[in-house]
Amino acid sequence: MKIKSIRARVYQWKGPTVPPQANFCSNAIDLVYDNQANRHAGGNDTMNTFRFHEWTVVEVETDDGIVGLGNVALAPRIAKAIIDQYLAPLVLGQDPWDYEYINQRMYRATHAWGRKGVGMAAISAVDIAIWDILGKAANKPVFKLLGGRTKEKIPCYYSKLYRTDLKEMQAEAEKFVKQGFRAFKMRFGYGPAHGQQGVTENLKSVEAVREVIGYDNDLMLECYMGWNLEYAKRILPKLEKYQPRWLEEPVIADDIDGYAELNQLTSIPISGGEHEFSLYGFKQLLDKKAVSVVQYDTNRVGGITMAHKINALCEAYSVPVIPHAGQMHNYHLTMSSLNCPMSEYFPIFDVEVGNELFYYIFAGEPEADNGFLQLDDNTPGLGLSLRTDQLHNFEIIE
Ligand SMILES: O=C(O)[C@H](O)[C@H](O)[C@@H](O)CO
Ligand SMILES: [Mg+2]
Repeated sequence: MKIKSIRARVYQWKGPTVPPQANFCSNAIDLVYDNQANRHAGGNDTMNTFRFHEWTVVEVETDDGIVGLGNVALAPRIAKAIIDQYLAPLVLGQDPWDYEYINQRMYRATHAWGRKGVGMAAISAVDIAIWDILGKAANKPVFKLLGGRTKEKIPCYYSKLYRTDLKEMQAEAEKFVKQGFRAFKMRFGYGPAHGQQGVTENLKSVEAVREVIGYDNDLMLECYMGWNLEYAKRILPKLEKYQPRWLEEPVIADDIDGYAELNQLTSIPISGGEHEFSLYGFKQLLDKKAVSVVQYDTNRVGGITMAHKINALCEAYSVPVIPHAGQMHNYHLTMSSLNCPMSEYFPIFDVEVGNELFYYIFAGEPEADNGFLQLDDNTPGLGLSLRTDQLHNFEIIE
């Protein structure tokens, strides 16, 4: 079996979106004076830099007609250009079973500029598509090729609860407690730029959500890199009484020493990794005890080939892996690793941040049932296909 063609297309969402709201989620650009994101929306839209309203879909086809699907959401148009110009020539004509060789080829050929960020994300999409091919060729789900089923079903946590009116947040949490979720991730709306008033607002939001979900359910707290070390050190001790399962990405991804300091500071475990790349990036986080939960995303770190190695590495450090974002490429790895206790789950909503866009592109993504996800033992590959009924909402860049 040989790889015959590679097609990368950008799916740009043109359908309806939920309008942006102020202080919806802290993020890295919040610390920059008069940031571009704010100017775009007359001072309100602090989320401009992290919307995922376009996505690159990669189809890798073999000479015997098997098509594997992969995808990448980081800088999708640049990822497409990288795939078309740099990766396709390295992969065409190769046997997909040589996935380790192909992965190394892509990683090393682009190493001068590609080792972190969009270069790795582009590699990831191709690698994921190759694993989809392998599953289809072997007539097995990908998780069976990675070691098989380690759980009857995958527990998942509800991931939305952006900062809005506190009553609205409570109603949202209540609705999904009733749907059987036992773990919830909420977002902070405020950071260092908002002073002590913002600290009070942040604490009030945690209290409001805890009031609804109680202490028999897990609560995760997301900063999306919108704080700095000094601010995080001030607020962390005040958050302890709410017993969060973890506090996520308090500072920018490059401040590894900051993570390490915060991870030792209180009883609250610090999580991160959705903006880290490659086996070496994670070894650095683990060696420094910077995170207590690793949250790689398979479509960023270098694909399933690389994520499988990161799983093994984290297992040896006894640090659990709970990948970022859900999606099939992550679920198959979580199903096949005992060190992955649960999955993140984006509920299916109207398009807002864009976290939910993959549901509009692919058919086959599992829906949570009573707080659990299931993968089918009899569906080969990743179990995804491209939806045609939503195409009118997309512009496709070939
Ligand atoms: O952990 C997450 O789910 C991410 O940080 C989200 O993708 C991001 O959009 C913030 O909501
Ligand atoms: Mg996150």
